[in-house]
Amino acid sequence: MSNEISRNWPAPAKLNLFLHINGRRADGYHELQTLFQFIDCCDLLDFRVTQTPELILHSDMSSVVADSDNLILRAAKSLQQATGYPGGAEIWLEKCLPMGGGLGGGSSDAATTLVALNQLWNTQLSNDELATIGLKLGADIPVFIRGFAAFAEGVGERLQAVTPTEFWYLVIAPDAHVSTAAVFQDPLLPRNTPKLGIDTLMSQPWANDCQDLVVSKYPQVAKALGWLLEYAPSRMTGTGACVFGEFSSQQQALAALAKLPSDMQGFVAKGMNISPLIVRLNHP
Ligand SMILES: C[C@](O)(CO)[C@H](O)COP(=O)(O)OP(=O)(O)OC[C@H]1O[C@@H](n2ccc(N)nc2=O)[C@H](O)[C@@H]1O
Ligand SMILES: Nc1ncnc2c1ncn2[C@@H]1O[C@H](COP(=O)(O)OP(=O)(O)OP(=O)(O)O)[C@@H](O)[C@H]1O
Repeated sequence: MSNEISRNWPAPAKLNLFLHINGRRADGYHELQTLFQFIDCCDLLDFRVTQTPELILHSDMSSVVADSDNLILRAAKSLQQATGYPGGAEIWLEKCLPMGGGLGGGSSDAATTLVALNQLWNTQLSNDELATIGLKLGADIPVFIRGFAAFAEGVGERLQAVTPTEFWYLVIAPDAHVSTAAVFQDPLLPRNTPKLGIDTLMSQPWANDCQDLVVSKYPQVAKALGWLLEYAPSRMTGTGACVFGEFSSQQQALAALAKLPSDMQGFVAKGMNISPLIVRLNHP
């Protein structure tokens, strides 16, 4: 067995180009209709396969998230348990994505871990099997495993490939941590958007049902979105706090970024209908 480190596995962020909440299930989870697209802004993971079963994570995250809660180690453990693989792994994480921002970084780290270790351990699970394992850890993990831009229903696990325009985005990460669970528990969250067919949804103006609630509770999100709307059609992703504006060229997005007030953090990224993870898997 090779002792080499397999480097630079990307875990990209996602944007919810629209997000509708259609109802609440008996288990408390919400029925959604949402459109996922990846962006070329990624965490990076390295892996070394070990003969012994320990799973070790090297990152600067351990002061923020305990190892036992880290989705990377939970994903690796789930794959060990599902396959009976006797070895383990040492994993290095370079965390670039803002946490708890609606960009899905934790879910993407977990998906990249499942896809990479399935290849490096040669455990040969199908994408369907990996997505089933992933879904138990988080509603957004299946889309990152499949790696194509998708219209999603259910809690986000029923996916249909789509090819929305790959805009350039200016993403602003307000200095606020918005808890996904708290947004979904809020009595003021609208939960009754009618379910619509994919053709109608793709052609009508896009919106996020969580946005008004989050904007009303977090002045930093309101400020970022208000600023961005002066430059481009803009919305919130997921349950926030990040907001994004869409531009038809990199130059236009960078020109807006150059004007960003110094008390806000932002970056420019390209929309991608095929995830950088799939590109890496097919062209190591
Ligand atoms: C809102 C989205 O970001 C859209 O992409 C995701 O659906 C959230 O996905 P996630 O962060 O992976 O969420 P999870 O870790 O599965 O769930 C966090 C919490 O959000 C709530 N939750 C999440 C997804 C969903 N469809 N309904 C929910 O009610 C649940 O209270 C859950 O305890
Ligand atoms: N590897 C990880 N990276 C980031 N967060 C992690 C990780 N493992 C566990 N977490 C936990 O998951 C929470 C959500 O992280 P994440 O960055 O995915 O949020 P998000 O961008 O709001 O995602 P979503 O859009 O799926 O709600 C974090 O606040 C953290 O407590």
